[in-house]
Amino acid sequence: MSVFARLKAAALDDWNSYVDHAFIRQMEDGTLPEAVFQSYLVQDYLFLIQFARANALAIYKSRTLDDMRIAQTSLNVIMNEMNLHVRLCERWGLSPADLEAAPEHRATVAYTRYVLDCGASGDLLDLHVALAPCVIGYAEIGKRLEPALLANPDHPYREWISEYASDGFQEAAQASIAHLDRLAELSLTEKRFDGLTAIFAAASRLEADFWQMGYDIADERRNHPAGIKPLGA
Ligand SMILES: Cc1ncc(CO)c(N)n1
Repeated sequence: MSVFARLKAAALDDWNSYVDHAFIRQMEDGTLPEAVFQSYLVQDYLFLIQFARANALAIYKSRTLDDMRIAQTSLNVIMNEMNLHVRLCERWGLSPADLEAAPEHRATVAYTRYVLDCGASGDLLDLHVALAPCVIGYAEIGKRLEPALLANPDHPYREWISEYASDGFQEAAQASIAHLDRLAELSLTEKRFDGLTAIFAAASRLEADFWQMGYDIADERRNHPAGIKPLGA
């Protein structure tokens, strides 16, 4: 059993609150309100900027070139992934500069800074466990939602789903799973497993909160249209 499979089994409720969130179900059947998706996607751009930093931290925390290359590849995947956000946001009239200028929502701050702190205070295994729900979870979601594209040729979230179902993204997730096993061989003891599970569970819950944030921002904007909240706030 892979370390990832063990972590997932040990934190299954938290994991499911993330990959089986209402946001994902509504995305799958195409009923997710566009305002919710837009609010999410702007924050996700800000999230990816911080995740790029977390992968850069993984390079810094690496003692071997192999570990550095793995983190470098993840950094490239993130930089590529941001093209999706730029392309989709362009259609709403939002430039990359607009996105970068949007204020970070507290759910974005909570998740990204939590992961960065796991890396700052822990070792490379702690950091990769904190990063694991990100790539591996989105790959799982992409695969699960892919059949919905066949069922509906006009699926409103085709590009998003295709990105995460793509071979490139799936391979990145497989590489993360394999890398966790290699790191664990070197430094995972049974004593450490509970602590790693706590990190994995917390990151999974923060992912669930991230979907929820899309609804919360859209609600706030609807209820306070004249409010001072700028886009993405
Ligand atoms: C919040 C979040 N988690 C994971 C991914 C996948 O990279 C993403 N784009 N955003």
